[in-house]
This record gives sequence, C-alpha cells and structure tokens, in this order.
Amino acid sequence: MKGTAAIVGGGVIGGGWTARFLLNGWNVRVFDPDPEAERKIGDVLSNARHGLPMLYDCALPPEGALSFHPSIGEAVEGAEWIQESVPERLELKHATLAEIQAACDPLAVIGSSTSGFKPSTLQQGAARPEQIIVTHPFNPVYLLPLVEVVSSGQTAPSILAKTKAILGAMGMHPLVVRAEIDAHIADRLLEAVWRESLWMIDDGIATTQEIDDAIRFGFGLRWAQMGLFETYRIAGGEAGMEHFIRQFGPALQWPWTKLMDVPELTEELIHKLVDLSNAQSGHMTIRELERKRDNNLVAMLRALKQQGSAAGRLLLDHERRLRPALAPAANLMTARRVVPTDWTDLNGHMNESRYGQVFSDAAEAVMALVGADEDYIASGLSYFTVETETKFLAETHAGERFVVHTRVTEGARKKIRCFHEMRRETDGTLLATCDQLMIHVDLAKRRACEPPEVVQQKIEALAALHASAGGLPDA
Ligand SMILES: NC(=O)C1=CN([C@@H]2O[C@H](COP(=O)(O)OP(=O)(O)OC[C@H]3O[C@@H](n4cnc5c(N)ncnc54)[C@H](O)[C@@H]3O)[C@@H](O)[C@H]2O)C=CC1
Ligand SMILES: C[N+](C)(C)CC(=O)CC(=O)[O-]
Repeated sequence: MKGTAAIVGGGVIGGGWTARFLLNGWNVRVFDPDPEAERKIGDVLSNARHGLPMLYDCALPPEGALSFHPSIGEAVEGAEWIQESVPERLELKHATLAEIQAACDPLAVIGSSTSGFKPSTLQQGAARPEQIIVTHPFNPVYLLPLVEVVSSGQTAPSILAKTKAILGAMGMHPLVVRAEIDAHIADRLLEAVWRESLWMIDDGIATTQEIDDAIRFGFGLRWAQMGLFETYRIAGGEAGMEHFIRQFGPALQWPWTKLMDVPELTEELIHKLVDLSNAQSGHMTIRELERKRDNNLVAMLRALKQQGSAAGRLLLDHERRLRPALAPAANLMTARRVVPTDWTDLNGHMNESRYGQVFSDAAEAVMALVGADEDYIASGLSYFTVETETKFLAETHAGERFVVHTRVTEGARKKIRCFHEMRRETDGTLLATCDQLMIHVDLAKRRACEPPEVVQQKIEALAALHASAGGLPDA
C-alpha cells in the first residue's frame, strides 16, 4: 500500500515521518515555513537512510519522490495521508488543520502528531471532524514502530481502519487507544518519570548522567522486551503477579514518589539542567548523538528480531511482506540488502562470519523455491549444509547495499550444490563467492534421505536451467 503523503511541519517529528513514508516507497510533499527545513530534513533523511534499511534482511521498496511546497494548500493536494506535525500549541494546530481541510481530499487521513491533545480537542471548529485522528509517533519515527492512534466519537470508522492499514504496511505498530485521554498512554508514563527526574535534579539528589544510568543499565533494558507488567509478573517469583502486587502495592502509599507535584521551572532549575546535560553529553553534536542512538536501536531491534520478540516480531512480519517472491529463472537473485552495523568488526568492514549468514540466507531462498520452505521444514524434512568454500574478494562496509545471485550447479537425488556470487550493488564489484553443498535430511532421524519427487523435480529443473544458461549474469 503506497501513495502520496503530505507532511505539514517538517521539524524533528515531521522529518521523521518524511523518512518513514519515503523509505517505504511513498511520495512525500512537505510544507514548512522554516527556510532551513529542506536542509534539516536532509539531515534526518541521511540518518534514516543509514539506519532503517539495516533493520531488514532484505531490501526496502524503492524510495518515493520528495518535494517541498510553498503552501499547505499545494502540499496536501492529491495526498491520501496528511501528517500535521506543527508545534504543540492548540491555536496553531486549529489554524493548520483548517488550512489543510480547505484544500485536501475529504477522504484523506489527517493524522496529528500531537503529544498530548485529545482528538476531540483538535476537532473543535473543524470543517470535517470525522477526517481527523491522532497518530502520535515516537522519536526517531523512522526506526521506532509505535504510533498511538486515538480517535474521538466523531472520527469516522473508515478513517481509523485506513490509518491502521497504512501504518501497519509501513512496519509500524498502531496502538489503538481505547478512550481519548490527555497525553494518550505513553506520554503519561514518560511524564511521570520526567517529573520525578526533575525533582531529583532540583533537590540535588542526582545528576542527569546518574538518572540516565539508572535507566539504561537496568529497567530500560527490561522495558524494550517485556514492558512493565510482564516484568513485574516475573518479579513476583513463582507466585507471579499476585505476590508482586501484595508485596509492593502498599509501597505506592509510602513517600516513594512526588507524582502529582511539578517542580517550579525557575531559571535556576533550567540552568542546572542544561549545565548537567552539557557536562554529560556536550562532547558530541546532536547529529552524532542521533547516529549513536540509531546504531544502538538498530542493533537492539535486530536482536529482538532474532528472538522473534516484541518489536522484533513486528519486524519479522514486515520483512516477510517485503521479501519479493522468487521464481525459477536463469538469473536467480537470492539476496538483496544492506550491511548492518552490527555485522562489522574492528577492521571496519563486514566480518568474515557474516558471509556465512549471507550465503545461508541465499541457500534458504533456493530451498524455498524448490518447495523446502518453512512448512516443509516443520513437517520434518530439510537440507543441511555439509561443505562450503568461500572466497573473500573485496571489502564491504556498514550501510553498503549488496546483491547475491545464485546458480544451482548440481541438483540430483539428495544433493543441491549452489554457487553464490555476492556483489556491491552500486558498482557491481564482486565481493565474495561461495560454493555450497547441501544434503537432504530427515530431521527426526538426523540422517540423509531422498527428497520427495515433487521437490526433486524442481531441483533438477533448476539445475538444468542454470546449466543451459551458462554463467552468472554480468554485474
Ligand atoms: N519532539 C518529540 O520528541 C515529539 C514531538 N511530537 C509532537 O510532534 C509535533 C511537532 O513537534 P516537533 O517536531 O518536536 O517540533 P519542532 O519544533 O522540531 O518542529 C515543528 C516544525 O513545525 C514548523 N512550523 C511552525 N509553524 C508552522 C506552520 N504554521 N505550518 C507548518 N509548519 C510549521 C516549524 O518550522 C518546525 O520545523 C508536536 O505536536 C509534538 O508534540 C510527537 C512525538 C515526539
Ligand atoms: C516529550 N514528548 C512529549 C514530546 C515526547 C513524545 O511525545 C514521545 C517521544 O518520542 O518520547
């Protein structure tokens, strides 16, 4: 599902939305009065182009076209999705939504990035309230999948359905908030932590660094994979949640928090916070910090993907939809992707162990093509690799795109032999080759066996096709 999106307000969040849509193949039309908007969005895009493709073990769709427009009216023309991301001021949101509605398609989704306003508040005075919905993302929008989707009684069910479908197709997780509430779900939680943290700084209890360490060395790591309640269920020991709530529930009455109070934002507190933050992170520019954050997020999300857990499960499902179906052909493209940062080593290039992964993925594509796919393996039959010879011919680095072409050089009885060629996509440089022999096995007996006739025929046909076609395609 791809189309045209209009981004109204191209700052931190609008820039992130621009990248999410563009890199998922949508055309994006931006309006932002800031004369620096194009450069700033360019910087966000360069981070996104580095980070997002690394999440996937296959290629993203070709990028859409990006354009900048001098007015809201021109930007929203023909757009199926309009994302409002102007500063968090109600009168500005109302004026912007009115200008959008004066020019846009009445059937388009108008999503607002608002961190805190309820959709019914945004809809006040709107020409078509039914078209407006809250779609609250998380920074960086191009990497974090969560979008809180909040409708009011006036939002059309068709707009809600379209919103969920479009966000899901871009690999995002639309979390539909059951009832509208100021600051939705996540910002309520974040605000409680933020308020407590400001108190601890104001009271001289902790520095920004110490508070960040308390999060990132402990519960921050837990929250990425299990959230609050599953984590606390485990913390109750074998008796689970009941023991946990009976033990720690009463502590909520004790003076552990100052929850509802807010420290007064005096100039003194503001300067203290800024000075502490400069001492903690002032040695890096914001862009350097963003790149560090993105590399860490990519590595963590890839680890979750490997486990099929939490946001990693979502990535796996998205990847399945992105992967093109392979058909028998003389020119068999068995992999196409970028080198993720966590595949590089101290030498600054892709580590030799990762080539094994690349050629294993290419071999799995061939297996699936001849019918030895996930269901086949679940039924108790598969192929094991018994021999490989890999030649490392040129270096490749994080972020570089490569393709693998495979020729089946032997396909008879229990054997499949593949010859893989891995090339850098930009200039066709041959990076590595791999000669790989696989043997068909019975997974219950863990012994070699003949594949069924139907698989056998497909392998033989593929081997014959590749023998008659000669070598692999020129780069
Ligand atoms: N920064 C964050 O962490 C998050 C912010 N949000 C929400 O996203 C929205 C935007 O916030 P940020 O991107 O952080 O702000 P920002 O200040 O980075 O960007 C706002 C952009 O809107 C532009 N703008 C100002 N007036 C405009 C107008 N009349 N028409 C079009 N563009 C206009 C500005 O030039 C600026 O580029 C807010 O509603 C905020 O609550 C949501 C999630 C996270
Ligand atoms: C601080 N904030 C309220 C703008 C934060 C958000 O809305 C979400 C986020 O990305 O943390």
